[in-house]
Amino acid sequence: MTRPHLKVEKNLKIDGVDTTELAKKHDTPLYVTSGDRIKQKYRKLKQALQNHYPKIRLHYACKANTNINILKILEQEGCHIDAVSTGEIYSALKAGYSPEKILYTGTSVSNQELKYAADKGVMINLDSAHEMRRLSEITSTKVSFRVNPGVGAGHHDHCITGGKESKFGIWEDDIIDTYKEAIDLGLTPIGIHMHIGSGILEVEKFRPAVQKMMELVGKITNEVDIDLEFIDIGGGLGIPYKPNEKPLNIDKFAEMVTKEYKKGLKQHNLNQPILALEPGRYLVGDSSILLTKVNDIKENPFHRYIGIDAGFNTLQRPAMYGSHHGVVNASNPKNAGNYIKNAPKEGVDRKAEIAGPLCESGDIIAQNREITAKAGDILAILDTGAYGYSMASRYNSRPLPAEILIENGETKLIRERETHRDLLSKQKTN
Ligand SMILES: Cc1ncc(COP(=O)(O)O)c(C=O)c1O
Ligand SMILES: N[C@@H](CCCC[NH3+])C(=O)O
Repeated sequence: MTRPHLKVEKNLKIDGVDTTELAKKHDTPLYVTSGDRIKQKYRKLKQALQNHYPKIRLHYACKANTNINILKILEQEGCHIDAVSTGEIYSALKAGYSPEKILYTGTSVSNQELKYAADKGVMINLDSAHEMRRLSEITSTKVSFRVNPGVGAGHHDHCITGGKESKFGIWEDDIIDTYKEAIDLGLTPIGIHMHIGSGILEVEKFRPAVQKMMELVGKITNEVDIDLEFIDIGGGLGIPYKPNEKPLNIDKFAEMVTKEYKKGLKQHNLNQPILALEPGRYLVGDSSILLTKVNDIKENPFHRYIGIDAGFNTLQRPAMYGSHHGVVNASNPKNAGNYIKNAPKEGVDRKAEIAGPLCESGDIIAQNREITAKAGDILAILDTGAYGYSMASRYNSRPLPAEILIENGETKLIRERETHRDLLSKQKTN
């Protein structure tokens, strides 16, 4: 269990702050994030990699959580950014990242978007030869290429981004010709990139991809005659969501990746390019909880339902991927022991389905859970820092929730709750 910022006393606390008090003060649904936990994760990963290789660069994949306050925390730590859209470039610049620290990796992007990225001076990582040709008509600049290394992995089919079925990147067999053409077009290739998928918990799943990457780097250096400044092996580092899942062993991960990397450098007689990684989920996933109120309880011969005020409008992952998130009754955490260290672990008379407020049968946040609750209790949905708020919507005309950040012992509101008025804000009402 890797949630040291969560403790059970009388109620559930996050970094020492009573979650039920937060819910009372700010209402629910409410995302609450531990900034200190994000810093811990960043430092741990960076150090683990630097123990083996000095030139490490971490790009936070900010699609996981784009709140500007979280971007700022990682900027202060010295982190770089992986941006996937012009909106993410805009937010990262506003958060204080200098353009050189932003790597823009789009897919199916327009010329307008390419021009925006070029004008802002961020590094552009190209997803296809066609995109390269379109960029070369806009500007001559430094670029890198996303390669599909032929292998992928991930917690769900939708989250596998390498291999034959993936839409991303340039197929490995075409990569040499693409680098050659880039030079002919007046572009300056300085890097290579891959990202094989998301939510990977086994070190060995990354090995074939890193090996393939180093083989390609060798070919590019020899056949195209360029020295790459950086090699970016993407993100994908998973976190455990289920009680029986083991965390990715970061020290072993760092040891394996740097070993294969250095082996490749030596084999192909290369200098010391920067080794870049793009973690999203690993940095922010377990830093947040989503607080939600119990509205309604009902039973039928088949199920007990605990009806809460957060649905897949607030947290999409269970409905979209069948993802598991731990749920703890923050007001009465007597069954929290599966998820939080040293917490009590009492049995229940009947397991429950935790259901959201949307008019959709698939709006179930958690199934078959050992949890008891009564109306008015506050539940905490765990590990919602990555792809939680960033994938939330206003479906069923439910305004987006508020967000709280706790950092250095200070609690602050970092996003106001939307109101009904916000639902109409861009609509023509007359
Ligand atoms: C290009 C790129 N880099 C990094 C990531 C981060 O993924 P994760 O949150 O799994 O680390 C993603 C998302 O899958 C991505 O598309
Ligand atoms: N949205 C996915 C991760 C996708 C990462 C982006 N390619 C999730 O919640 O697990």
